Amino acid sequence: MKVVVSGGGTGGHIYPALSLINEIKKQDRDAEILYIGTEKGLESEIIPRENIPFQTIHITGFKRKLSFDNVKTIMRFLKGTTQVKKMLNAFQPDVVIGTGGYVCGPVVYAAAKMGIPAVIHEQNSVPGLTNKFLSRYVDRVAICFEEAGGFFPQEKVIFTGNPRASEVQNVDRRAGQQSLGLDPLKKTVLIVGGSRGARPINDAFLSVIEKFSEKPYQVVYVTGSVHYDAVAEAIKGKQPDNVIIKPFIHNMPDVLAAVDLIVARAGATTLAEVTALGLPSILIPSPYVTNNHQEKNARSLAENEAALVRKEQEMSGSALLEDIDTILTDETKWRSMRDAAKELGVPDAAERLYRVLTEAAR
Ligand SMILES: CC(=O)N[C@H]1[C@@H](OP(=O)(O)OP(=O)(O)OC[C@H]2O[C@@H](n3ccc(=O)[nH]c3=O)[C@H](O)[C@@H]2O)O[C@H](CO)[C@@H](O)[C@@H]1O
Repeated sequence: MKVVVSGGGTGGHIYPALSLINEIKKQDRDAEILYIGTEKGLESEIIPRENIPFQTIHITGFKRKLSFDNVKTIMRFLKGTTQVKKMLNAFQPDVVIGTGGYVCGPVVYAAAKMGIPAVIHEQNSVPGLTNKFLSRYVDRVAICFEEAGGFFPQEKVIFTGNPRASEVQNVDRRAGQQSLGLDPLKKTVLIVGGSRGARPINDAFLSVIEKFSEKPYQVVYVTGSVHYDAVAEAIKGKQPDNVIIKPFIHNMPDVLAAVDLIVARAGATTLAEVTALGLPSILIPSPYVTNNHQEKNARSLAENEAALVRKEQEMSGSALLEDIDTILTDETKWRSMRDAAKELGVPDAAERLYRVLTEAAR
């Protein structure tokens, strides 16, 4: 099978695409893949690292407000579509899949217009503009939250879950511990602000960093690549021995297997990982996203008592510290959160999405 995969901007759209590609290769050794992204998105760093053929187009997202930029965006969309048609003509795929982000717009649209079977994968409980637009043209819309189904043509919707859930399964805890130099006898909390980092979480963390030295657990703190230098400068001379700071983690499945608690934004892909693993979490949804969708994502875990949800406006370093202590020192609470999270996981999501692709390709 020849598959064109597109998804871009942030890790939340790219890692599910990568997990799907791994599943395709597992099921079909002769499969050929072409990834279409943008130069500016994180995909231009992540995809070539994996030796996946990668081509780019130039495209920007729509502004929700009326603006002249939108006229330029439409021009780029049309130009992008023409560019993609040439790529598709040369590659001759059996099916095209978009996993979100505005780069998918011209890629999936061009495929549908050329009569190539097309699928989109929506990770969130509330879809973005691009996927709502594309749903009119594609053959199938794969979703991860039942609530998302209502936004799309009913006959096209199929629940698959997020393929990244499959990728984090059955990973050896020791690989993650060794990659970060963790003490295997201590519990570990991972603090991460989404694939691009989050300054408010960095600030809260920095305000209490010295207090971690008294704790019986260890901390892995991921700043986000753009914030790393500022954080490293701010902690000079006061970084406790049990706190490890990283700009970005490239082997997240290994690291997730090695941790006992995660403090994170509520991006849909992180939540798919957390539930597939049964990992207790403290979620601080980003209030800066479309339709406040991260809070809705997080709510589905909180309702099941799988996660504590804290609003960014109400979060402080000391409250964060107290939440971490509560979960890591109370074994009964930790276990009940773990079990509740696991109940929500869809560990076979990659295989389900692969099946949707092969059926569409036929
Ligand atoms: C600002 C924005 O629009 N955010 C969206 C983006 O989130 P964003 O990409 O930030 O967050 P997600 O939680 O969805 O995905 C992050 C992914 O990156 C990985 N990771 C993260 C940090 C790191 O150091 N290493 C690493 O590998 C995580 O394990 C995960 O696989 O896409 C999500 C899925 O559509 C949406 O829910 C989010 O609202």
